[in-house]
Amino acid sequence: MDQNAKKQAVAKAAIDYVESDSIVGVGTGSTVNFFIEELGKIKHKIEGAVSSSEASTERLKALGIEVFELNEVSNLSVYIDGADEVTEHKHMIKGGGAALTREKIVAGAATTFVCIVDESKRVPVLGSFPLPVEVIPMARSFVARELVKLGGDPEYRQGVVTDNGNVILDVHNLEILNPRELEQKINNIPGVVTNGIFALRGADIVLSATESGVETFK
Ligand SMILES: O=C[C@H](O)[C@H](O)[C@H](O)COP(=O)(O)O
Repeated sequence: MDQNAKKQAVAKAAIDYVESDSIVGVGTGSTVNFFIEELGKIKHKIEGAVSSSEASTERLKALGIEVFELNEVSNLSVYIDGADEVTEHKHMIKGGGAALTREKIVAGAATTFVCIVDESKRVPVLGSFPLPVEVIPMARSFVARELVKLGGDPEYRQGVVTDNGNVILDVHNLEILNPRELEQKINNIPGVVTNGIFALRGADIVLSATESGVETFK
């Protein structure tokens, strides 16, 4: 089974967590793109979606799924999104597609976060995947120096502007042994919008596609 087949399998499995007549929180990325396809097949059963990126919004709308602003919605039962890395504690690194800030906001507004990955994303410790940090453009060099003080090796993601008009620093060589602490520390640097550690609000359920089927971690 290739990686795309695994992404498709886990996307199908995530449909079980979508409640009838609800508004679904939708993440961003190649795994979620398969989920959006699956959601299109049951669109008559849901009220619509809240999206975490312009890219996902476009895909949802193209399938005829109504997209609501988060400000219009008081109750989001589930948020479904991929990850770049996920641990057994359901802590994640996200933001490989630069959508981390809106993802963290929509995830924070949802009762249940279901993380959908293929098994290649599962790691014992976060940090092999360079940690994305969204930064206000004028603060880029200052934030980079502060990240070096924390032991990282930040690299400016050339040519990328986030949906919020900001830039991304990818921080290499971090071994993230205490993700909750580091998430807070990086978020406290002036000029940082958010960072891609999702540990203070991790996933509630991880669905992981393997050769032999989709495993569920709660
Ligand atoms: O900014 C992008 C998101 O955090 C994605 O959820 C993450 O990068 C995983 O994407 P993919 O499913 O394409 O590996």
